[in-house]
Amino acid sequence: MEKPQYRGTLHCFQSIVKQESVLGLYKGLGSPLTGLTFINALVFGVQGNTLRALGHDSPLNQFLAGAAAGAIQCVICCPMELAKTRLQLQDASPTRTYRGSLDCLAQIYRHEGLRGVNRGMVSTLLRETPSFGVYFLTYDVLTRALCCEPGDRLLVPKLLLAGGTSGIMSWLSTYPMDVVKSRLQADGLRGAPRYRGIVDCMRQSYRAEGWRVFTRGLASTLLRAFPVNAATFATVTVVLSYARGEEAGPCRRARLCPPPRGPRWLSPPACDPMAVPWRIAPRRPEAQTLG
Ligand SMILES: NC(=[NH2+])NCCC[C@H](N)C(=O)O
Repeated sequence: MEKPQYRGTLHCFQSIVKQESVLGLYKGLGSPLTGLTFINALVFGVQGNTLRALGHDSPLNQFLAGAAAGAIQCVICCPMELAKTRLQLQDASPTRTYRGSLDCLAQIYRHEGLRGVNRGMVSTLLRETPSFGVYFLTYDVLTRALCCEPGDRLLVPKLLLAGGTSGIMSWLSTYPMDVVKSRLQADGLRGAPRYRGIVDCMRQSYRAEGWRVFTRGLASTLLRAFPVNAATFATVTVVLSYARGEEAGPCRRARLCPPPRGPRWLSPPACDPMAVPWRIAPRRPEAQTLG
């Protein structure tokens, strides 16, 4: 912290490419590549079912359902980010400590047990629970405001805009805790551990660098957050709508046909606004497919 290695996002990007080639930008990729499939499946499944369990669709319930999903997915997210953080920070030398994500978690488990694999769990919960509430609430508000409806020619661009903005707002909402979580998960990688916990990490960081320390890396996080979450929400929305459309068909048929068996969030009636974790207004009779 006393002698920052990078002057900012662009300098960091240039330094990595110069020292480790473009491949240096993909260090630690295995961990999120493996974990995010399960994390996103868990997030959208838990959010949709929690929203229905809460009984009615309201901004508060959108937030609460998102927060529940954010908390539960920490079970995977925390160890996944621990491995990613350590692999991203380790030197690219032949004598590097970890050979990959699984080797990283296996070594941590051998040396520190389950507690070590879940290092940073509390800070991850403090970051993810409110941020996922903001994530889904923002998406709900924006898709309503943009009148996202099946058959709308601009549906996908609207979903991309709403999803990307939701990602930005969610990361802004708890970003300081992300800085703390990253420091706790990296602690001890180069020398003796220096933090005794979340509060101590916040206190030491603030004393060393002032309040700006809690915005470090924010630019690169936001640069990444928009496209990642635009793609996530648009893909989930379009894939679920086709999956649902094959089962329930247009809204008027859904009312005439008995509701499909199995978990309703998977193949709910097309016009059931409570059925999925995202907002699509009931089909208009003339709208046959999503635009
Ligand atoms: N910490 C958060 N802001 N979580 C909500 C967004 C999560 C999303 N999967 C992303 O990586 O951007």
